[in-house]
Amino acid sequence: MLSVAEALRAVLDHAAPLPPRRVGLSEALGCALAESVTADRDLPPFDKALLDGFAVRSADLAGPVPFELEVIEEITAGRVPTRSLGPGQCSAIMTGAPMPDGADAVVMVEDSDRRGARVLLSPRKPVSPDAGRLTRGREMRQGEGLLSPGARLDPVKLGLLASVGHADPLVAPRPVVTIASTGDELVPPDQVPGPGQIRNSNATVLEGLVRASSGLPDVAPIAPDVPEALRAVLSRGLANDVLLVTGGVSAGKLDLVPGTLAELGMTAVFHKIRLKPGKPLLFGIGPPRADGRPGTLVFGLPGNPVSGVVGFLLFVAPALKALRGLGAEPPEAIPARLSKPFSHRGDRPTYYPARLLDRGEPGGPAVEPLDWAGSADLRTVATADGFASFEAGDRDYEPGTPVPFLPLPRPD
Ligand SMILES: Nc1nc2c(c(=O)[nH]1)N[C@H]1C(S)=C(S)[C@@H](COP(=O)(O)OP(=O)(O)OC[C@H]3O[C@@H](n4cnc5c(N)ncnc54)[C@H](O)[C@@H]3O)O[C@H]1N2
Ligand code: MOO
Repeated sequence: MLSVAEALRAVLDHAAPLPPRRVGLSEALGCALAESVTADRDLPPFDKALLDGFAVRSADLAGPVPFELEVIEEITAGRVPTRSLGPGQCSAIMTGAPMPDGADAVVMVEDSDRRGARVLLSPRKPVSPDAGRLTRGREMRQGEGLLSPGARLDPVKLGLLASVGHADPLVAPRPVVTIASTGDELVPPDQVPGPGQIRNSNATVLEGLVRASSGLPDVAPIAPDVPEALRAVLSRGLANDVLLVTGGVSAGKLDLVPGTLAELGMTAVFHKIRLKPGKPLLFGIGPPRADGRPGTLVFGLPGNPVSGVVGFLLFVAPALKALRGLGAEPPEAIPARLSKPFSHRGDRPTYYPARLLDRGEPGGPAVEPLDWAGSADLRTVATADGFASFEAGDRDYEPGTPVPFLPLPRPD
């Protein structure tokens, strides 16, 4: 059986960034840019007023205040000035409007007293050239490099793209992730389970985790333990970038998932990891897709709800990040220390639901392992902040012992 680190390496070896694609700006938030972007023009494209007021020749404003000038034009944003300023002249101007020829500064309207075609200006301090104006190209010059491949598109960078007319950036797209739940015992959350049945909670958990990883979830209908139904749902997933199947991967009589995936052309990379919870996790690569995209990353997550969560955090989340061109790295664990004694028994490294008690302590936050009933107990995990990890082997831990902590995503 592989260790967690070996299994993660195998997953990341197969998780190359998705082929880049052009998307609209509203779809590109959080994506990695896959091209260089340059300025299509000078910005601002003209010397522009930064104040509502009067565009002046600063040389006219020497000596005692007030300065009386002739107002020759009114220039609003979006209009183009038609007259140049001569000595003793000014133009009324609004913020964002192009400065008229001859003007080199703006005096704010609050410092003025308009008298019909004339104005008295009483600036509070000497008016130097450039006061109240932004010169052409001050923000960027045409052809100047703005963003490089790999830049993560946050709201401000998207605004920058908008301002240079780059409305369909080439990005590593969000992976489409099919979530397939299997098992005769499952009914949807809005139904009352019959004898022997339970509600499908895994699909909801996984859908949220996919969204928290910026993937696009495609939730398939529950597949009963019938080969044809399972085949239909798994085929649907093999058309997408990632397929998460929950349930049916261990040794039970109706654990049909690995065989059906193999029939559909998936190549298994590993099945079973030294890990608790989540031992029977299956990982494989689907057949090449019709449009030339690489084969689907297939994760057969164990049906037990907490096994699916841990499998997602340890393997699926890093894979989604790698597909999005954001680096192939292990999930980030927080160094923490135990708040109380803890006994670990077992031959598999264990991820144990735990709560963070404080966050700012030297040596890392204190973590409290919870009273947990094992991989079927999702309720306890709902009160956890994440998972404290313990090595394989029987050991009694003292309070204060350092333990890595794997956080659950907390959407804002
Ligand atoms: N003989 C063995 N038995 C088991 C082994 C083993 O190695 N040998 N491994 C155990 C471990 S560890 C796990 S974890 C489970 C995983 O089993 P499967 O992936 O085959 O999952 P199922 O048997 O289908 O379901 C397990 C459990 O989870 C419930 N479940 C399934 N799907 C959902 C869902 N969508 N929402 C909520 N709950 C779900 C299901 O009803 C079962 O209770 O196998 C052990 N057995
Ligand atoms: O490894 Mo299983 O996931 O303990 O329940």
